[in-house]
Amino acid sequence: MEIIEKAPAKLNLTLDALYKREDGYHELEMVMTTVDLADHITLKNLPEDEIIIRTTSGVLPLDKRNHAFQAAKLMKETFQIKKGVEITIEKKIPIAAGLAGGSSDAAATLRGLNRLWELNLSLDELADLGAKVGSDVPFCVYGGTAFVTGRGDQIQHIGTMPQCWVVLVKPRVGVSTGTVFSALSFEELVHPNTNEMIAAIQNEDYQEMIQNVGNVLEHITIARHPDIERIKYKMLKFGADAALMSGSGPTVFALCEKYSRAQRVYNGLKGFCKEVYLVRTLK
Ligand SMILES: C[C@@](CO)(OP(=O)(O)O)[C@H](O)COP(=O)(O)OP(=O)(O)OC[C@H]1O[C@@H](n2ccc(N)nc2=O)[C@H](O)[C@@H]1O
Ligand SMILES: Nc1ncnc2c1ncn2[C@@H]1O[C@H](COP(=O)(O)OP(=O)(O)O)[C@@H](O)[C@H]1O
Repeated sequence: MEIIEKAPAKLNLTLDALYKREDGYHELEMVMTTVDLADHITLKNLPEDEIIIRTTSGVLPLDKRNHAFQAAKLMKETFQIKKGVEITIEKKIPIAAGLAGGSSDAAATLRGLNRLWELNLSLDELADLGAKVGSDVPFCVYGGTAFVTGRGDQIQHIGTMPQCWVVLVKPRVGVSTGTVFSALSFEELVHPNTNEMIAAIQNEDYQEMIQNVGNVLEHITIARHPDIERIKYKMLKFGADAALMSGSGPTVFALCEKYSRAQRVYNGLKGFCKEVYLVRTLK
């Protein structure tokens, strides 16, 4: 038997940090949503007790450093599964980009193994397991649009965000999430209005939504990679309704209600950056 799971990328419509916790993580408030740029995870049982990772990406680790490997190992250990599994990752989401590609692969592996091994676990149970792999995994287990708190492990679903087009631009730089968080200073923070964002989504108010995007990590990554600021400027100049960095970066996304605008932003940015994607939000 073969199981295929879609692993979509996430965007942070808002990302706020409240304080640094005693465990070293930051207490966050985020509004997150999934978009239709996705990896595909194929799972197959193996007779031997082993986890084999295959991937279309030339740069991903194939061992225990891979988040999908970690998810499979956790499932095997927790439920004492003696079978092995082959995990094939068809990689479409840019890596180390602020789009949670690795976390989404881990989440898809948890959902897929739940089916393959007939464990009958709920999404809530899979999300609890996912938190052991990474902060973004619980949200990725559910997908959709959610208000996410804690270190990323508390998820409240907030309905469907107003549908729109999304242009993603991934500059050619890698960003370490831990390094970005360690440069965060609470004195200088301009907090996004998370409540307004949640209300905008619940009221399906696109205009309110685009006015309330915000990310407290953006200025930190921009200070190291000024191209992010240039990309945002170009997106707005080409007609985007809003432009923001996702997560710890460096990917920048533009929101556009009209497809024609999104195409203009896409074409305008294509000349400036190699990795540009035109996608939709997911229901
Ligand atoms: C910033 C966010 C926002 O969605 O996304 P990305 O930029 O990674 O996509 C996430 O919180 C990232 O989640 P994830 O990438 O799973 O983080 P983890 O592996 O758990 O943590 C990596 C490092 O980030 C820091 N970290 C992460 C989450 C958090 N709430 N506080 C933190 O301080 C810690 O230094 C930690 O060692
Ligand atoms: N399946 C995976 N897909 C992507 N990255 C992975 C995966 N497994 C491990 N990683 C590692 O996780 C790190 C973060 O990658 P990723 O999840 O794509 O980015 P981000 O946390 O910025 O959203 C990278 O250094 C990458 O090598």
